[in-house]
Formats: sequence, structure tokens, C-alpha cells
Amino acid sequence: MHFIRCWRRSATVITSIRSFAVKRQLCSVGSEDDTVFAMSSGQGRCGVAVVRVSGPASALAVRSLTRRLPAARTASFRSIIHPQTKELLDRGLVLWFPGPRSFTGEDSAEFHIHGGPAVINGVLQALGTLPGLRPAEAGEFTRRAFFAGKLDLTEVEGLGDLIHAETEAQRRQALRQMAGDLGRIYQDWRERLKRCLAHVEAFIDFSEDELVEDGILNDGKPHLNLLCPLVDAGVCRLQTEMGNHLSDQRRGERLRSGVQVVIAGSTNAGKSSLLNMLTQRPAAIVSPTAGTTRDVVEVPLDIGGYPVLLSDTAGLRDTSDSVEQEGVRRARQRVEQADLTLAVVDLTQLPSEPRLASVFLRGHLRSILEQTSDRQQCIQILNKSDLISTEQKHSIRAMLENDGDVAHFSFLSCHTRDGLEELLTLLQDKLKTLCGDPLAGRPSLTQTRHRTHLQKCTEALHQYHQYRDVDLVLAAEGLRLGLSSLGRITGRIGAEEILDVIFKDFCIGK
Ligand SMILES: Nc1nc2c(ncn2[C@@H]2O[C@H](COP(=O)(O)OP(=O)(O)OP(=O)(O)O)[C@@H](O)[C@H]2O)c(=O)[nH]1
Ligand SMILES: [K+]
Ligand SMILES: [Mg+2]
Repeated sequence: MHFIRCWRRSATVITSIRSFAVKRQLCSVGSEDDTVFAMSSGQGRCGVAVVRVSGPASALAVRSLTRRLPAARTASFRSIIHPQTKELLDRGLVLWFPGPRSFTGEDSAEFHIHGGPAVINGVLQALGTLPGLRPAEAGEFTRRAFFAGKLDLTEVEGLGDLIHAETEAQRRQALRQMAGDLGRIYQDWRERLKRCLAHVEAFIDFSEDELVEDGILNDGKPHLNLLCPLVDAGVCRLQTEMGNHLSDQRRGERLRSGVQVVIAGSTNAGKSSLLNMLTQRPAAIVSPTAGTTRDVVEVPLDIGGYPVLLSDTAGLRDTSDSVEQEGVRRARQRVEQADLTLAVVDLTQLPSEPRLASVFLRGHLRSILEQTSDRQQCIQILNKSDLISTEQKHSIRAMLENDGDVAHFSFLSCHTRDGLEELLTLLQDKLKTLCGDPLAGRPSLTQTRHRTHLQKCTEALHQYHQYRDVDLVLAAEGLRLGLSSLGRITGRIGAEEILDVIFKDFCIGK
């Protein structure tokens, strides 16, 4: 059975980024020596809410609200009392995690309380009355874990992705990244590059006399490979590995952000009917009038665990209507940016003669894909199969199977749902190819941020090769730049400037 559902709950990213940026500025007066607290479970009424505390005054907080400190890392059932009024706020579980063996590396505690708003507000308000305690900023617990060396930046990003993961494949990829699989690759490259740089620097540090005496220096030009034959090989190997990692057709990034699947074709082919059938709701207007759809209608879907952004578009035709022209322009733009195009054809428009039908289909596909030449990224959907005879269907199928040019096709009826299972199987296979298996092989690159730094690193390594025979100091500088770019991925270097960007996606309490 195929599994389809909506995977993206809301689209309020822009406002949340803005409000987060403002909050950061306001709160940046807070120091890391403060003890912070926040509700870490979701907003709204719930059975159990978790309030987290982290920082040096955590023990004070537990003692003030529950009288004594429980045994470390063991749940203890306690009365939770307001430290000033002595009023009973709730009864719940208290956990005490003395640093450094805690998520943040600091002394921390958790109160598992009843999830009603009055209880939660009572406990948060009580914590706020204690000296040295203040409400946490978004992502502050994770930020502290990062500064305590508990997580590197790729693991922090993995954690952020895990919180936002809405499909199975996204969850698998995020979990793997959070466990440090990706970070370990970058760390290993960094260590190896560091060794290469150390060799070159040692070479530079030798005095000229020593080198001349040892016959290493010829014509006043040092020959690096006489002293460290491993450096060249090491740098080349790194370049190959990074090149492979970079040329992964954006599989990991696509899985993280959703695969762009676009429905396109002539007017009245049944594009909106297909969108509605896949989304299982009337997301787009369907009517017998050609040119019904004008705007792009986009719906997030989970197809077999893969995140898809499915778009219905205006039917492609020449028209004098300026609004429809704009719709066609947008449709073409979407097809250009698509990871996968579903080219919908109305079977009743197909000539009955097989050779002419073949020409018609090719022409139809060409008119949709125009600039994008990659046939592999397209599925031809032969719609309205309920309106043609079984014999006609057989002869079209035979014709297409003999035509090497049509890569993938699927017969479908949006009215009888005939062919839906077949289409979904085909779709799922395509998505698997486009996103890869997040658990198989080496982990994929998941973020543009990593790609940018890695590209900079490979450019810097190129500088090494360029200068190694001419100017060793410049060659070494290439390695140093490469090292610094790699360090930026895991957060060894320049973390402060990118932390805000990463934590924008975190919620308060994480
Ligand atoms: N018999 C039959 N009719 C279909 C099928 N799919 C769609 N239709 C009909 O074809 C007409 C056009 O369907 P739409 O889904 O609006 O087609 P569209 O491609 O979105 O059209 P535009 O937005 O105008 O480009 C409607 O009357 C649908 O009911 C099908 O599989 N079988
Ligand atoms: K229509
Ligand atoms: Mg439509």
C-alpha cells in the first residue's frame, strides 16, 4: 500500500525568522553564565509538559521547588512548590543531571508536570523568581551543548532537521547526521589536511642551508616532493573524495527540503484532476473549460516516506489572454526548476495510427520539456484511459515499449483511479533515485552551507597545486585556507557568525 499524506504543516517561516532575529538582539545581553529555563515540550494543552533548566543555578532551582536534590539521572516523584508563596503548584517527576554528563554539559534539570497552561505558567513563573534564572532563548540549550563540545555544527543541524523532519526518509537522514556520521567525514578530512599542512610547514621552516646541504634545494627552488612525497598524494585523494561528495546530484539537500514535482501538459489533459487525486482533496479547480488553472497550486505530500512539493500548473497553449499568458510563463518556469515532471496527455487527443501517435507524444513531451533535455526526470502520464478501448490501450502500450525515446509512462484514469498504483510505484522509484537511501553508503551532503564551504576548500586545494613548485608559502596558504573552510562546516572556526543562522530554525526549549 502506498503512503501519501501532507508533510508540511505550516509555511510561517518568514515571520518566525524575523521574530527570532529580533528576539536574539534583545536577549543577547544574557550571558552563558545565566541559568536558563523553558518549556521543552510542544505548545498547547497536553498530558505531560517538560520544563527544562540548565546552568549553574539548576541545583538551586530543584531544591527551591522540590526541597531536595534527587539522585542523579533518576526520575523522582515530587511535590512542586512555589519558592516564595509555598503554594503547591503540581506533583510530577523531577530529573537532575549534574554536569558535565548532561545534554548541555552544564548542571541541568527537568520537571515533568501536568500539561495545563496554569500549571506550566505557575512553574515557569516560580523559576523566574529565583536569582540568576532567566527564560531561555530559541535554541539556547543546544547552543550551550555546542559550546560545551557535546555536538559539532553538523550535529546541531541534524538535531534541527530531526525536530522538523516530517517524513520517514527525512527522519532517517537527520538522525544519521545528528549521530555525527556527516561530521566525522568532515573531521577526518580536516585531520588529514592538517597533516599535509604540517609537512609543508616543516619544510618551509628548514633553513635554506640545511636544504642545500641535503641536496633538496635545486636552483634556489625547493622541490616539495623530495621531502614529502605523501603531501601531493594526500591532497589529491582529498580532492577526489570531496569531488565525489559534492557531485551527488543534491540528493541529501533534496531530501531535506522536498522534491519539486511539477504536473504539466496541454489544457484539459486532467492535470488538476491528477493533483486532486494524489492529494486526496479538491486542492485545485477542475472543469471542462480549457485554461481553468492559471496560478501554480503547490501541495506538500509525503509519498512513501519521501517529501514532495507537488505543483499543478496552467495548461500550455498559445493564448491572447494576458492572465493565462502569465500562467503559462509560470508553468514553464516551474518545469525548468523541477526535479521531476509529470507530463499529462489526454489519450483521446492521440491519433489512432501508432506512428502518428508516437510523433504526437514526442512533440507533446518536447513542448513541455523545452529547455530541460533530461528525459529521465519525466514521467509521461497517459490520462483518461477510461475513454479509450482496451485494444487501443494495448496498441499504444506496445508502440511506447518499442520506442526507446519515451523513458517512463503510465496509463491513468483520474475518473476510475485505474493505474494509480502503477503510477505511485513509478513515482516512488523516481523519488528513491532522486533522494537516495539516507541509510545506505556514505551520508550525503545535506545543506547549501556545507556545499559552499566544501567548494571553497577544493578551490583552496587547487591553489596548493598551482603554487607548490613556485612558492611554497603560497602553496601552504592554500592548505591553510582549505583547513579553515572545513573547520567552518563543523564549527571549529567562525562558529559565532553562523550560529544565529542555524538556530533560527530552533524552538524555545531546544
Ligand atoms: N473521462 C475522464 N475525464 C477526465 C479525466 N481526468 C480529467 N477529466 C476531465 O477532464 C476535464 C479537465 O480536467 P482538469 O483536471 O480541469 O484538466 P486540467 O489539465 O487541469 O485543465 P486546465 O487547468 O484547464 O489546463 C474535466 O472535465 C475532468 O473531469 C479522466 O481520467 N477521465
Ligand atoms: K480544465
Ligand atoms: Mg487545471
